[in-house]
Amino acid sequence: AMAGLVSGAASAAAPVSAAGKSEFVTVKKTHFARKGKSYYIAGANFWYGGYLGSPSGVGERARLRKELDTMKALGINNVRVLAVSEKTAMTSAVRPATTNGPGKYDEDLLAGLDFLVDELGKRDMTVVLYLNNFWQWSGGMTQYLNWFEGTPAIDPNVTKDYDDYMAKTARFYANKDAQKEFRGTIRKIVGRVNTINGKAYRDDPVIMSWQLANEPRPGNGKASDKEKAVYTKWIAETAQYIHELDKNHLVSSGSEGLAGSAQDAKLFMASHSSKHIDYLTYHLWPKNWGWFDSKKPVESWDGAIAKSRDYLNTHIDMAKTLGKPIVLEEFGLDRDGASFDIKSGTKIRDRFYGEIFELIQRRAANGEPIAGWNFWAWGGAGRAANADYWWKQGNDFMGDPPQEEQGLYSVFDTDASSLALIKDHAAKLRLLQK
Ligand SMILES: O=C1NC[C@H](CO)[C@@H](O)[C@@H]1O
Repeated sequence: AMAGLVSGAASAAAPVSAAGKSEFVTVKKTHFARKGKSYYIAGANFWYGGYLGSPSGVGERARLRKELDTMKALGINNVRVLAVSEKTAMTSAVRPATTNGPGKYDEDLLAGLDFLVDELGKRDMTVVLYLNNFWQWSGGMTQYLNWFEGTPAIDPNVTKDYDDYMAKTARFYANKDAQKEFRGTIRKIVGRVNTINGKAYRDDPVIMSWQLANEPRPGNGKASDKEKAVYTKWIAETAQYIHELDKNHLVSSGSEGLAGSAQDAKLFMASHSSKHIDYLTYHLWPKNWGWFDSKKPVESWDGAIAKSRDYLNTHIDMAKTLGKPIVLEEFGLDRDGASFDIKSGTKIRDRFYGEIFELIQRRAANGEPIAGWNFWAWGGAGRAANADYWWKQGNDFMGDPPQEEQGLYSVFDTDASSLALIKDHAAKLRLLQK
């Protein structure tokens, strides 16, 4: 088998397993390979994993170890994690941040990422690291524009105007100073040497891929051809830049798919056809996108699940056309009665998860290019601290970032039916690895 042939370029430094098979996750046609076998992602979103790993301040290393043990026991083999945050005045953003201004990094927080990566290696788990955020909850692109445009970072929780937010935030891609700073941050993270185990990130197969950003969008739903061209160019050039720094790892965009491409299939295909984008990603948010009304779950279920199935299938078909693997790396639904309370039920969410797992399992078992899933998001032992369910500095981290109610989409360690479902389907995916 052509094991070890990494899309992009093979590397002399690529560690191989005893059987001489690349330890890195690689792409072979429309599938992932790892250690000589096909590899499927049964993953969790765990944006705050690096925060828990910090040696001081917000770090909770005992909790992190326990969360990873719990996930491992469920058969979760991959986590998707925020690698970089930017300090910002916005209330909806996480504090502290790994970056306190252009080129000013918080080494304690970055050491948290080192600890996470090392602990994942001990559990034979892999990680997808996203290097930026189109949304405001980690500072992200709007904070870069505050630094380099001098415009205020925009919090859509305050302005309540997402169209305005998306159009302005997309100016990040063409802002030369912002891109120069972003590339400096890319070099800092991709070129990092793990302070826990001394391994260079670029040579560590625990990292599965570098992701340009969380949910990068070309602008809002009315994005112009010019904005679409700028976005497409940014993806290709930034992905190429990462591959130039790191010959071992895969690169993905972090796109939601059509919902993150102004519903323009041509744009999604064009912006992901670059040879520097190794695999495709998509996200599925029936409630956020107005397909599911959590106040009218029975009336809105049929429409929501039909649109969800269509979304799932359409993107697998586009992956076939592009000849690349695709991962459903985010999906979620809220708790029964649209409650944030950990004591509320998860019947509807479990049914939704089950439908998704089954559709993906069926098409993956058919050898189609769907390479797995990451649910959004791991709440584990995290608990909401305030009656209004909003996050405040010092509160537990959980699956819901600060811009959303703490409990909205989190899967907690007490959500037994959800965990059982995840465990069952992780095991089914694992059977496909040969
Ligand atoms: O990346 C994301 N997608 C959807 C999540 C839930 O709304 C959100 O918290 C996050 O910004």
